[in-house]
Amino acid sequence: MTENQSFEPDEAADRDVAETDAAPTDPLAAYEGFRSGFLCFVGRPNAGKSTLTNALVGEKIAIASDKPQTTRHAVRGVVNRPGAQLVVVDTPGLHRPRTLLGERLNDLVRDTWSEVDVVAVCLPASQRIGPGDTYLVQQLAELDRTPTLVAVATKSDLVSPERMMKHLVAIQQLEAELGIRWEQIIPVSAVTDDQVDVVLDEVIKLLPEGPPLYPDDVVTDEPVETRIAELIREAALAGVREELPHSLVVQIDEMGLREDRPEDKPLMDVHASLVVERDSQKGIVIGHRGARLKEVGTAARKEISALLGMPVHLALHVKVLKEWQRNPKYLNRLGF
Ligand SMILES: Nc1nc2c(ncn2[C@@H]2O[C@H](COP(=O)(O)OP(=O)(O)OP(=O)(O)O)[C@@H](O)[C@H]2O)c(=O)[nH]1
Repeated sequence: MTENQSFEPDEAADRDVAETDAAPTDPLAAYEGFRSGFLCFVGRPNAGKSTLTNALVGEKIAIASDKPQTTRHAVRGVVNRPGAQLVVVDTPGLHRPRTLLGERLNDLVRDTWSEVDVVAVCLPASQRIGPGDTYLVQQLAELDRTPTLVAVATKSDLVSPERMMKHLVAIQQLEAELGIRWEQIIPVSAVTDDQVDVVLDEVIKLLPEGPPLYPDDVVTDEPVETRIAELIREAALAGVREELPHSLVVQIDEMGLREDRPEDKPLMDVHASLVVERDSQKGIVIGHRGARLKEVGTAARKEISALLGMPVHLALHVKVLKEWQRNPKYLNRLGF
């Protein structure tokens, strides 16, 4: 290397420094100390994952229901705080697969786990820790890349302080039993909004440093059609019998602004199908002389109007796709 050659890069470096001084060119410099990343709640069915996600995000994004396994999509909610952005991913509960749908859902869960920064395991205080919970935590421990783990003792409003203490001790004992480490163990009630902010603060502390992942006005990146379908499904599941939740899926067939409306009085037309697996289920969804379907429509229309910020005309149809959960063609068509 000649002297001349070694001199050139230095000259270039000097010029860079001078330009940087004049006008900062590193867009990330503004985010020094900023934290951002992904959080996923896991837990047995009904552990309170969706309710906690909604409480954190502050807007209804994941549907909550008292029927197990109502969550089918990886719904993301974005929480913005000064100096931090947390993206919450909601997954279905992991369970023993009995159908092709079950297998695909389990794959989705594991994929999500290996991609997020923090996994918060929801362990409802109202129930003892059981084989279902230990199985889940074991699955997490066995992933190639174990995410940072936090334990959340959900539904704290349902138990006495004594019971909560015992629950927290049992949660701690899982560390030695399963060879894992909880970064935090936090009691919370999403229903009475007790300690939801603590969950948020503690999880944010565990995120890596980095700039925001989404613009700060985004609440969820779920397409609006998916959210509307979920609202309809939630309305249809309210108060129905055990067998239906797994068999019901909602498809948006068509959606658009009604033409010939004054600009300040828009109306959204939504045509949706409630898809079930059997004729008998069709009867349940429709109800006596259509009474039940009408109720579902009224309830869902209210929620969709709130979501879109305009009046909605909702037309619901009920379709039977025989045994759709076991049929790859139907699963693909329904987006699974
Ligand atoms: N009392 C009380 N009930 C809760 C709390 N969180 C959730 N629940 C109730 O528990 C039930 C299940 O809650 P979800 O949030 O749907 O549970 P999940 O874990 O998302 O359920 P899956 O989608 O089946 O996996 C619902 O009836 C909720 O209202 C809580 O903090 N306190």
